[in-house]
Amino acid sequence: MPDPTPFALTPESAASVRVRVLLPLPLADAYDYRVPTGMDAASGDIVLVPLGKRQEIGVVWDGDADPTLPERKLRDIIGRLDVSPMTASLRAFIDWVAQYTLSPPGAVLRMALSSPSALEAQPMQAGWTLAEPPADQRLTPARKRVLAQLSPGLVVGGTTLAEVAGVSPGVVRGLADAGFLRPAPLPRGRAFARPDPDFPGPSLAEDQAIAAEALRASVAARAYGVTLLSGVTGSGKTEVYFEAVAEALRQGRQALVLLPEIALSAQWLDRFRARFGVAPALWHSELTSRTRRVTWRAVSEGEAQVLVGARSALFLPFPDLGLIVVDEEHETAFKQEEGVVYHARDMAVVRARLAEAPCVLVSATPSLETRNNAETGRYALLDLPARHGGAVLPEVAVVDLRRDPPPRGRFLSPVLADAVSATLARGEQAMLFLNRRGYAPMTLCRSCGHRMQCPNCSAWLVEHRAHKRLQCHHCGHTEPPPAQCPQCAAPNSLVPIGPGIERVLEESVALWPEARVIVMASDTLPGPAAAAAAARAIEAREVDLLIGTQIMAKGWHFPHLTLVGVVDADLGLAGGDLRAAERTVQLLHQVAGRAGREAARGRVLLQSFNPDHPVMQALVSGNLESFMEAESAARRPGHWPPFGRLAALIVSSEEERAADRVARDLGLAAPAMEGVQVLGPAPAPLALLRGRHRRRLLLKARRGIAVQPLLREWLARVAIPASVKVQVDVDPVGFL
Ligand SMILES: Nc1ncnc2c1ncn2[C@@H]1O[C@H](COP(=O)(O)OP(=O)(O)OP(=O)(O)O)[C@@H](O)[C@H]1O
Ligand SMILES: [Zn+2]
Repeated sequence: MPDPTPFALTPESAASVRVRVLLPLPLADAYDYRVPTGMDAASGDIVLVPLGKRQEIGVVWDGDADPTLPERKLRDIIGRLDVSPMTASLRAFIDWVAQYTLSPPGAVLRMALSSPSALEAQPMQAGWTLAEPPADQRLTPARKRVLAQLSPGLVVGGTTLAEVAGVSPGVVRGLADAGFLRPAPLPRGRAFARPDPDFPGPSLAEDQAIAAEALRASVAARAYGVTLLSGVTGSGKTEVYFEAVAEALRQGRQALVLLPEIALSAQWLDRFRARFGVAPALWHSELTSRTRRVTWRAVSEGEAQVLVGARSALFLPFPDLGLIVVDEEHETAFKQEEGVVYHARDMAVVRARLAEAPCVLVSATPSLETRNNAETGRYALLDLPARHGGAVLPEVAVVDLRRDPPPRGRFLSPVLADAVSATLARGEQAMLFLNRRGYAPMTLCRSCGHRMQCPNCSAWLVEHRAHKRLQCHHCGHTEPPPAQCPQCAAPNSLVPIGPGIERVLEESVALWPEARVIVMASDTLPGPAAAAAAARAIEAREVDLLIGTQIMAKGWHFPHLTLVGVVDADLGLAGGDLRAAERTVQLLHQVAGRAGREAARGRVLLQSFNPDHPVMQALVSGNLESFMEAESAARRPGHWPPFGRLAALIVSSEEERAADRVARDLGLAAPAMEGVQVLGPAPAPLALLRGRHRRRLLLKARRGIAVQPLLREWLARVAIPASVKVQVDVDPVGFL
């Protein structure tokens, strides 16, 4: 870097060193700053800079500062922080995500600097070490004992030193005051123990070993590449990709494993410990700020070698990433819908490419996107066709609710209820699955037909009887159930419509009063500890009947669970969006996969009004392959993903007219070109959300057309007032 020349006469001609600094704020671009004389500032350095009257932490960014900017407009960098610089690959990733999602780069950077306290000077633990011995050598026996504990260079904490020498802490302090000891930083203990790749784990079956070897080789090659690891539920995919993690450890590199619901990963963590001897580092939204700080630092210093986390873990500062695994890659939980709208599975592939590391996508029910990439050879494919240890896949049958309806006001048909009774009688566990929290999804007035609706959203209020509240699942609004209809004032006329899991619980308690029941939903199991305790209780057979939502669907391995009953298999098909069928198959296949994972064969009963629906047929036959092929064939001609690209614009405003105006203007300014189609504007299915009126437009483009430039030009053609927000969602997953 050139030195600022001291001979420059005018500020304009001074060759001051200037750099671009990206700030973690939603600004359009990086800002230019001057590097003061005597300071080095290289790309990636984390620095403190003035911004207005404030100080901000930023990162020296790539690219040249504007040389024409007058000196007087430049401000000096205040200082450099004592943190490992951000790697070029993470910087490139941030730029990539920003440009792909049309987000300000600073908004993406913010996710990478997600633990501000980790960037500050870390509190130093002080200890004592030998100083130059002073001339005065007359020492008390106590003082001599203390000095005898220390050899040159050794640093020991004061309390420990006093303890081992058998003296009072005052003696140590006295020695320090007299100049015999000087303070020194204590060597910091490792925050995360080193996982042992050679810890004796389970020995792999033949097909597992073959897949594991292929993954190991891809890690050893230290090159980018994506592998889809598919295989039936319970085939041991986790054990297999652990071998890839082990290889990354042997290479001395870091591994990142993304799980869709990290707070529910108690069993996964147990298995990690069983394979590697210690727990991995964790990253999710429920960590304390102290743990976030320690973890962020440990990742940036390479000390946390294996990190398992939610999607935001992609933005951690790994200096030497050797592997990324995305488990349950088909999960929509990987899509972040707010702020920077991105899909963590897709971005994991990008992060791996920029880090020149392999990426492994894992699923028993891969998404159509990933399947397509495997079919066209962009991704390698490894498949485990059988369950581990001779366990067979469960037998799946549909309970035709038209023929075998539940009794009036009930939701479990006699066929399902009998199956549960028989399972419990055998001393095995059963699960009732319904992807709906609360007691009832709708409350209706019997006299006037009024439905209880959220004041802020176009959504029904869900009754949570246990809490005696009506609740909106979109904005969190709650109110007590009214005594009379707010519309017609008829007393006692409000009735619950449809089931939620609380209602299934009520019915179950009436049917099986002796059974020990556990309810598993995000609101009944808040946080990792509660989920872990529930899992232990189920493993220990302290539970007979499990009632749960989608948090029960994936990953769990309960050896004694042999019956899964799906209370409403049609539920996910109602929305009718692009992926409704695909998602329903994936979810229900995952749920079904919880049954019969060990000795006893599992059975799955799907309650449905549409037994002939292709989704039910696929689940019954177990032939997901042909279902996905049919699905794929249906999407191809219309250029729907994965055969074309989608991007959604969601226009929202507290003022309905403003939202409509901008939506209409966007509709009029829509790009017109071959291979591109714009649908809408139309009111979003959630036309009102958190008090904001929402309109949607959907851009569909043929594969090979880059949608970002189109979107940028399109947005630039329309004036968007401050009261209106236009959110861009590239590759939308949800259509609400
Ligand atoms: N080689 C092995 N030796 C011993 N146990 C194994 C082996 N392979 C798998 N298992 C055990 O079999 C069970 C199922 O394996 P695992 O959970 O990895 O399957 P999976 O394919 O990830 O399943 P799912 O897709 O349902 O999550 C686990 O309890 C696992 O520990
Ligand atoms: Zn609401």
